[in-house]
Amino acid sequence: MTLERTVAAIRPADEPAMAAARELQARLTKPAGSLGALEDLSVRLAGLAGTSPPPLPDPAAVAVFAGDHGVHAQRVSPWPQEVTAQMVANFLAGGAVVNAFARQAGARVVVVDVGVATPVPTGGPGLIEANVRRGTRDITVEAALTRDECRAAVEAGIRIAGELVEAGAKCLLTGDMGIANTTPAAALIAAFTGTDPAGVTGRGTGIDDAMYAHKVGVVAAALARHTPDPADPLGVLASVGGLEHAALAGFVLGAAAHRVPVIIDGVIAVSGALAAAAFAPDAVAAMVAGHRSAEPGATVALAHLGLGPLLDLGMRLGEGSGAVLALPVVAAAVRVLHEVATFDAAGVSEK
Ligand SMILES: Cc1cc2ncn([C@H]3O[C@H](COP(=O)(O)O)[C@@H](O)[C@H]3O)c2cc1C
Ligand SMILES: O=C(O)c1cccnc1
Repeated sequence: MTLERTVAAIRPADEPAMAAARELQARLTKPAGSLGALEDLSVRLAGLAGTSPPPLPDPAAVAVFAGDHGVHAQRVSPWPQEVTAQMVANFLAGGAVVNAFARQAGARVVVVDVGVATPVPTGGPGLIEANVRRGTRDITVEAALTRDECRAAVEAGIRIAGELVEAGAKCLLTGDMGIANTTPAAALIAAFTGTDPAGVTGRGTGIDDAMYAHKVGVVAAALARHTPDPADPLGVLASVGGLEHAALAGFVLGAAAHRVPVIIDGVIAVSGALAAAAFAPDAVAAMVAGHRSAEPGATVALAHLGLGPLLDLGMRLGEGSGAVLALPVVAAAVRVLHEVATFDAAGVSEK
């Protein structure tokens, strides 16, 4: 599906289904409101599905979008660029944190090469080849991507969401891998929320004070060079974003068009989610904030989207790790509506 057709397919949450879920929550054998954020989540998911109770988020699939970054040349990450491709191999071998968490939570992992610069293992199970170009251009010098390249990455994300839903997924989860990708994530969050670079730039994989100060300057320089217009999300992604950020935006839009929930991971994912919301404000109805990444930009972006994170564990990894950890919480929130007895049925007295 094209970007335009996908955006056109995204509809607001279904109010009658939300009302039905709220009314059911009130009749279940527990004090009203006692499940806190899980009650709100169950109502939102009913609104997304257009039915109460909404389907259980099972099976679930996490797509790890991998890409490289020209801005890596500006020394914004201590890690060599080839770690992106090496981690792709690690994901495919099942040896990364996201794989361990996915086995724990019962989610399938697919890995998408949307823009890795160095060779990745080909042909293995679980790898989706969608390489638009071998890494972006340096955003401090020129636009990361042409609009056509950017659209191709967004539409790859849309297509992969569609394929996973077609294969039966009832819940999608975002993952990312790309050395230096917290830099374009910060630039995207600054552009979409109008926040100063210093308020959205974090320490990524763990950088010292000198590299951090330099990184804030790099984000500021990219924004000053391109002056991205938040009303033109494709232009924002193309000028200061990245291939995995663009693909994640498309993945979120694809989930929303299919009315399937998408659990958002950390700062990379939420920067893509901001782009998705700029394309289609109603896409927010499909988003579940898995966790609050320790990266400051994640908190700024979640507030802009009006989403509260389910978990807050001080994590700052990416890969989809925080989204996968939140999956059992999402499943539990929905299971309540399916399985908890009403006061009437259980013969429990009301207050
Ligand atoms: C071994 C390793 C595994 C990772 N898994 C996720 N990331 C995370 O760190 C990178 C972003 O941080 P920065 O912008 O500071 O480079 C991304 O690849 C992200 O997914 C990793 C990073 C490393 C080094
Ligand atoms: O929040 C994230 O996704 C994140 C944070 C640090 C490094 N990589 C990813």
